Amino acid sequence: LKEREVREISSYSPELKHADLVSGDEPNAALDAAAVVLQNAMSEVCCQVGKIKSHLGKWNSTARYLPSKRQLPPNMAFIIGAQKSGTTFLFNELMNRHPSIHSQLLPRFSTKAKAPYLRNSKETHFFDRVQPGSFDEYLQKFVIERDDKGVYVDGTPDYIMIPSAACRIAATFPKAKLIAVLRDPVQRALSQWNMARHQGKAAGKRSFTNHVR
Ligand SMILES: Nc1ncnc2c1ncn2[C@@H]1O[C@H](COP(=O)(O)OS(=O)(=O)O)[C@@H](OP(=O)(O)O)[C@H]1O
Repeated sequence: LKEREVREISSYSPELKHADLVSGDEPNAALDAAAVVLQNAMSEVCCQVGKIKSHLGKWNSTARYLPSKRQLPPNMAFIIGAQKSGTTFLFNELMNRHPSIHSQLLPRFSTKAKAPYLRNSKETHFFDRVQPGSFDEYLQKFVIERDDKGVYVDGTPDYIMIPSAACRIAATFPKAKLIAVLRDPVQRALSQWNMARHQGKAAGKRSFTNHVR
């Protein structure tokens, strides 16, 4: 095997040592090993493609996803997570600081304001729910005034952990920008547990140590 091929095969399979590939006892041992690695890689790819097809099948039937006459927002961006990593701060900064960044707008009712007013809405949960509702409705909540140069943001942190959400987003907005905010995993888990505690959820009733165990 050439050095480049050895490097490539090793990168797919860390357990296949570089030395095994360059100096197998049998002349064909390295090639046999490489064939096994490639076969495994292919079956993994087929498995993933199968999963994606199955997710999309469900998506097409549950979302009533029909190509809409309304044009899709030209520039779509998703803050896909992670939960408790500062996604709300980022979303608010984007909304408050840039006139051409938009989100869904939903009516808000408050005792102080005399009439309901529209507010930016961060989490749509459209792509992670089994019954997501109508796609036209999803778009309508975004497109109040068409801004072709604008960027439309859906900031649902659950998307990062739900594979079907990734498949659905890719199928609907193949050119979307994805923004992932990451945080030290222990601090992130602690923050999530704290939230569960304040919300009175079962996860928050255990101690943090028991919860992560
Ligand atoms: N600018 C900045 N830098 C670092 N960390 C920040 C920032 N803004 C918010 N936070 C902290 O992020 C936690 C909330 O994250 P999210 O907004 O993503 O939460 S959520 O998933 O939408 O519920 C929450 O963490 P905890 O306070 O540890 O719970 C926030 O304090």
